[in-house]
Amino acid sequence: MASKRIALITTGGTVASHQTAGGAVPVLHSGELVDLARAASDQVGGGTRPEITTIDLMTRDSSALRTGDQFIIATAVVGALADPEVAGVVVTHGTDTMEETAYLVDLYAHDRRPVVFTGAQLPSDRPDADGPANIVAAIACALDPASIGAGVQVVVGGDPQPIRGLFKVNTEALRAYDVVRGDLGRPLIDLPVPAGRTARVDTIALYPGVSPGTIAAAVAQHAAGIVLAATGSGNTHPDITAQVSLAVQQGVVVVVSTRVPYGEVAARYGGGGGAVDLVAAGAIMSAWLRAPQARMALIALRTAGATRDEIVDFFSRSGPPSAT
Ligand SMILES: NC(=O)C[C@H](N)C(=O)O
Repeated sequence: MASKRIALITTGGTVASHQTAGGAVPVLHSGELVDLARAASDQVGGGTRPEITTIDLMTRDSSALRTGDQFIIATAVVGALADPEVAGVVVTHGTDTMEETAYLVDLYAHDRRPVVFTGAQLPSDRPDADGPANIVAAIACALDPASIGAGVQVVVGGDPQPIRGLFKVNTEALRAYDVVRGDLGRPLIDLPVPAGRTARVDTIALYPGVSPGTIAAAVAQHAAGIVLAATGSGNTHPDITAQVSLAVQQGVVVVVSTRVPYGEVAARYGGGGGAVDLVAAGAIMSAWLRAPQARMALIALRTAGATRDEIVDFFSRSGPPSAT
């Protein structure tokens, strides 16, 4: 009979939070979260009670994570999957940056067994807390044969969603996320999760009047990569393009995403600051991955020493099947 064992990795977030006079803070550990989920449903695991192995990794608000913490979580997921008895992994995580950490895990967890991230929008000591039901649903998702080979999925307030292209769309609704589109490719980085220092990549938001000096500052602080959350379909001011050109000449990899939730980023506009000009300056288009996930990918790629061509290839294969 197939294993029913689930590895539950807890990292903090609202799902583990209690309300205090100083605001909600994560306090619960994995055993308490399992108890809450079991109390919420005797149906954990779709009618059978799976064996749950708990891993207390951290108790942090996800907005306070560092990049190193996100790699620690990725390492823990890969480590949990090293146990052949584990049928799937569930990670509880704050919703503010779940789209980043879960995407990072998707890059490294090559195993076909399900990995499901879940969290909550309401602290666990509220009577209407959504966390326990989300954990129940995430465990069911991790045990569902349909999840095998599906890549990392997210279960928060509804049906499972694919991690690629996912972003937070609501600060308070129980259904916190949407996806830019549901069929994005998964170009795997065929390397172990790095143990040491990872490359620094900065995200820079672009807007009318943004100082070109923000890019120079990132270069001066030794960024290995810069992700631009550009306007529209990947456009900006000509002064920014000039700084991008200088950054690229100094070996910094610049990737263009957008601050817009939906639609493709593409080289359509010129005029000195258009995406056509950014590409001419040496920037790489992230057609579909938005800035938070593009940044995770660029950190992984730069840490692995990927060449510019490999990075271009990665982003082109991160699109829908028709584009690959
Ligand atoms: N709903 C949440 O989990 C938000 C919280 N600030 C976090 O990301 O940890």
